[in-house]
Amino acid sequence: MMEKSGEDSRGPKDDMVVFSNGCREEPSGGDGGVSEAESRSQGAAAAVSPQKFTFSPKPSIEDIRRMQADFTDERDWNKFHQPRNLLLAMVGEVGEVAELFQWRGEVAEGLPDWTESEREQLAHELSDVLIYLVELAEKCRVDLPQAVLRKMALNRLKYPASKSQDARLGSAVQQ
Ligand SMILES: Nc1ccn([C@H]2C[C@H](O)[C@@H](COP(=O)(O)OP(=O)(O)OP(=O)(O)O)O2)c(=O)n1
Repeated sequence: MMEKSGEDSRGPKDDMVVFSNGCREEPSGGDGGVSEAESRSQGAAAAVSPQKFTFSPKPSIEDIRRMQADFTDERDWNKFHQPRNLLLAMVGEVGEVAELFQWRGEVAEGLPDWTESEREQLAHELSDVLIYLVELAEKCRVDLPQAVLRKMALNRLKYPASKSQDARLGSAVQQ
């Protein structure tokens, strides 16, 4: 469910759509921090969905780690939550996400053909995956937010944007 924003000037902009869970969709071309080059490289997706999507800032990954740690402590389930069990539980939940997409053929960005109930089911299953992933990282002593920063830096080095643009130009010349 979503509603149009009617908040004051410090709230979301008039043309921003605010979902009941607090996340926001902005019309593309706004000040969402995506460069022109990035927008161009996302051209295919933008053609499908004219709106950008952003997450709510809270809860943070550390908030999720703490909430799940409280949940397991309260039930005395830590004895079951060793790394291998968490990995298997996470993979099981990935399977449940896959089941939701199974036999549907290609699914368009934004899931326009899905019912509210199907979207909520997907939100549940993706959350299960994230919860187990965060706890797995904790139990393996991986500081996930910092690890993501390091990995993204490596990704940028391995796949320079300039090379990618050259490749696109090259294939355009060949056609
Ligand atoms: N031993 C457990 C069992 C559950 N959970 C938490 C983490 C997950 O977010 C969620 C998983 O619950 P279920 O195993 O009941 O899985 P589903 O909610 O997907 O239910 P179902 O498999 O029946 O669809 O509950 C947990 O931390 N440790």
